[in-house]
Amino acid sequence: MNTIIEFKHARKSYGDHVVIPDLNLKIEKGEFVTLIGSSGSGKTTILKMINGLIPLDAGSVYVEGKDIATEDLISLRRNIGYAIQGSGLFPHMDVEDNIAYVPNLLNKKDKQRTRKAVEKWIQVVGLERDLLDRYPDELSGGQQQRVGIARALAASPEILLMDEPFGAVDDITRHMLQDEIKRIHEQTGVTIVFVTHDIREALKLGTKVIVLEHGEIAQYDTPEAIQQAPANDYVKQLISDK
Ligand SMILES: Nc1ncnc2c1ncn2[C@@H]1O[C@H](COP(=O)(O)OP(=O)(O)OP(=O)(O)O)[C@@H](O)[C@H]1O
Repeated sequence: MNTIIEFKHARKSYGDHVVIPDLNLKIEKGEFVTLIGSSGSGKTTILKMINGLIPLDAGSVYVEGKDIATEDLISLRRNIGYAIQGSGLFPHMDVEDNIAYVPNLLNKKDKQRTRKAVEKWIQVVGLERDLLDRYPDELSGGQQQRVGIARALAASPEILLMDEPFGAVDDITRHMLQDEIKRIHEQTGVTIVFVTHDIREALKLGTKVIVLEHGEIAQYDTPEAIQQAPANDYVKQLISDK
């Protein structure tokens, strides 16, 4: 197996509140890892440690074998897509410019290439072409979320970080987006780390699921193994809510 993300003795506190005491974790290339745990257990903190948005107090995070503390964070982030709840779109840019943002930085002179990337990704996420010149506030929540995913993928990242991306949409849209992100993962082979509150979502999407309890890994396994043999009472309780 090919490790793409690794935490070694990673630690993070805010003042005297220790959020992540000592995290050791390996994520293999091509996995879809869902990260679940109660509110405040440290899920977002772990995600933001991967793209350097939250610096560690101690320990290291490696992406593709390189310690991110010694990497240029701008080029690191170009290789790591980031999609958050509510899409995080630039409100003053239309859909096309939002999706084209990173490809434009990368292919400065090659407008044609950027245009092709935009066309490809709107199709992949199931958006109509006639939405390209709308602004984010002229889209539904589900459409905004799709644009957010297209924007994150348009840079062709090796890794896609998703922080409760479907938290703000209705149930029907959420199920559609879940099916789409699963298909996109299968199609592209991108490594995904996906934070969720919803155990059904975690089990449906993940090739591996991490259950986090107070900043520590209670269990890290396939959805099948977690359901068959929950590691402790917390995991048992969580899957009984399914
Ligand atoms: N900038 C900050 N300053 C102080 N405390 C913080 C900061 N960011 C996060 N925390 C605290 O760290 C803990 C973990 O936060 P984190 O956002 O990682 O949790 P989470 O599992 O993603 O929670 P949720 O499911 O509610 O989004 C929480 O107790 C939170 O209040």
